[in-house]
Amino acid sequence: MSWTFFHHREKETNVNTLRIGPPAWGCSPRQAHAHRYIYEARKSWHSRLQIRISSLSILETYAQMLQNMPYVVRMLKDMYSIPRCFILISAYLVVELLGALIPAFSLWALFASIYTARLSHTQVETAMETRTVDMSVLVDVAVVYLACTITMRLLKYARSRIIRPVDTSIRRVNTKRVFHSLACLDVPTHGRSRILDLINGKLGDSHLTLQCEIVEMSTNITMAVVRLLSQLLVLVTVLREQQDVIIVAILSFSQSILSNWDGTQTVTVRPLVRAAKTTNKDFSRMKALERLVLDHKCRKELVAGNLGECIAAQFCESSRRIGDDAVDFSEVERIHSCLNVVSILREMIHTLPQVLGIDPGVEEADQVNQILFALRVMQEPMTAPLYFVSLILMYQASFSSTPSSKSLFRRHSSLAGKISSIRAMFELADKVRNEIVDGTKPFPEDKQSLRSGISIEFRNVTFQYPDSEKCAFRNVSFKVEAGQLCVIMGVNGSGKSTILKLISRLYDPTDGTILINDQDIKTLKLADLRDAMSILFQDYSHFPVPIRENIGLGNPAFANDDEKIHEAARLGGAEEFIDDLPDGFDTWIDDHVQYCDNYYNNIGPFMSPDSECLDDLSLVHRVGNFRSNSYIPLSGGQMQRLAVSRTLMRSLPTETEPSTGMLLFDEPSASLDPTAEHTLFERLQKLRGSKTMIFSTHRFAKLTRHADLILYMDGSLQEQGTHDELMRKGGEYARIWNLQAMDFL
Ligand SMILES: Nc1ncnc2c1ncn2[C@@H]1O[C@H](COP(=O)(O)OP(=O)(O)OP(=O)(O)O)[C@@H](O)[C@H]1O
Repeated sequence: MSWTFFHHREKETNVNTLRIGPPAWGCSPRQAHAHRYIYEARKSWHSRLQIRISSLSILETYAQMLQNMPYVVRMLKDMYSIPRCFILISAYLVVELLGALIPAFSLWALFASIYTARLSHTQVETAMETRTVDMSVLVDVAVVYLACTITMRLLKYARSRIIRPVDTSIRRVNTKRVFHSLACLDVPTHGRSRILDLINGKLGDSHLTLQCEIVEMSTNITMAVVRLLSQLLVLVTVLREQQDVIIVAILSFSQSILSNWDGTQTVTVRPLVRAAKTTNKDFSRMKALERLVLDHKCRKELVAGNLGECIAAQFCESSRRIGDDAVDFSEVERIHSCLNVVSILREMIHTLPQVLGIDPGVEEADQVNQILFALRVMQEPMTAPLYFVSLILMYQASFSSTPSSKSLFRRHSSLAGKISSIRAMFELADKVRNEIVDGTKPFPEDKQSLRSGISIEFRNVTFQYPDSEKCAFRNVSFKVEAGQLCVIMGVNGSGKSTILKLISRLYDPTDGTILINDQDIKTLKLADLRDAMSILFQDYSHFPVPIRENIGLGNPAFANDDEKIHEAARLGGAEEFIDDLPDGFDTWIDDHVQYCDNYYNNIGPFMSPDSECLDDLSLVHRVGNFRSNSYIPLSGGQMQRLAVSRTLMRSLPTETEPSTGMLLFDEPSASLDPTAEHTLFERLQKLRGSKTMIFSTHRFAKLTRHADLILYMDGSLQEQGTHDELMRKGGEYARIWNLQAMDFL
């Protein structure tokens, strides 16, 4: 099995192609037709951005952390209840502790090799006169350094291997908790800005679960302190005879900690695209379902189609089947980089000369230290080489591993952000309640009654969208009897689509009552109500899954029934063009980029990102030699046929039960050619039988003649009646009809 993973930096020529990745991203050449490309793009800030961090922000960060502590305790309790989690986290902490002590050990070992090779005055004199170097000391130093570097890498690798099973287990718990909650949110709740913020910061793009990130970040901060103290301890122990070196040590470390921070933080984010090929259907599906529950555009279909539970179950099943291979880009990259020989060598080539004193990093020595060095050389010339080496090592220690106040604050603020997110996650699972409250009455009591349709009545209904300043319509009343054909028409923005959204209870009326079969719609069980109707929205969305599933999800009960999917495609006029596609019903209809906003969320309170996105994937395709053979962009009309097919999937008759009692279509033929439109209306009439049908459409010539009720909307409901009645009245409907008829002639 071979696999490819690469990341590409825009506006840079270096493109790395790495052969890494778990089997989940496997790509067998024989299965070339089943490739699926997964992309991730990080937004960019093309210039360096300075963020001013006030002392109030610092205090706020700590206050925020303190406030959210109960959620951290809850998180730890949760983690403790996951089998093996406690042992693995303990192992992780041990590995981290070892990693934090290694720099101190390395420092001690380096000093030891230098001091054991302490030369007599005559030997030093000779060495200085002949300018020879004791090679054995250099070799000792290099060996110690190499051993420490390799050990650090191995520990880093061990760390990522240990954290991964913990992360996977937690991810499953999160999935149950968060994915399910998200999948079942209704439209107004999903659209609330707080939920959207939460969604943006959480599900999509982090390499680790929030819980693991919090453990990792807090361990990092603690270990930074351990590293600092252990190195100071070594310096004090080894250099206790050299008082002035200790003073320099303290100065250097504190200078490094305080590192002239002016209260600003500079952030540069380079655009980044990662891409991978995969043939693993479960992995592709998980990614697609994640996008589906996050995307507000798909929410209407998800809610009206009763798909929440079904999508959550599918996600859990895919996640279970993939098991530990369900990793993201960053994690693969991270694991790979630990044992990457090239990067180890690069690191050593960069720092070894400084350790060996070939490149002493003199530019980093400040004036105080230079003066101290000069004084020491004047007092005791023979100790100069040793003293010089001590200074270099100390500088190495202080500059390489002392966390600066800036980075400490950054780490704390990231940690505070993550802790807030964990709070939000718990709140999402526990407290976020759908705004549309479920009813308790089963609907209908007798399923067979659906065969003769459903009646709908609006009584003085007024509706205003959440966050909107004006009403979509006011005081609308009408009644559609069971089995009738109703056509809603009227001027743009008069509220036609909104009426259909209220019937499927995507929203509740601001005022007034809606009756379904003479019962208040709010008393009926939501799942039953939505099961009893098929609805096509004007602003429909497709799901980021293959065509087969896009249609199949129209009726989750038959989502795997190929025969029914083909029948729905035929009725919706989509079968022919789907069969012509190279991948047929397996064609994906999106080529999606996942944007990573996570980086911003860590520093959210201080900035508002105003950045460009990388939309053009052709470069990624070219560089990665990706041929997008399973993704084909469809035309507007083809998209609409697909949407109609998905809607009809729910209305297909079954042997035992009538499927739905009502069909709602909002401009179903807006993008269709005249022949396709004609055929669609013929098919819909046949399929309808004696069910209730409501159309919102401007293309009404044929339909309205046969309609039992026409609602003419103009700012609100202005006229209602049959075609003949409205024509007799001679109002706006009659005027438009005549205009259309003239056009037609
Ligand atoms: N999600 C929304 N949030 C806020 N306002 C909305 C939303 N959707 C629609 N509106 C507003 O509600 C009013 C009615 O919109 P609706 O889409 O029902 O009109 P329509 O009659 O179907 O229009 P068209 O003929 O253009 O399809 C419009 O003024 C519109 O701006």
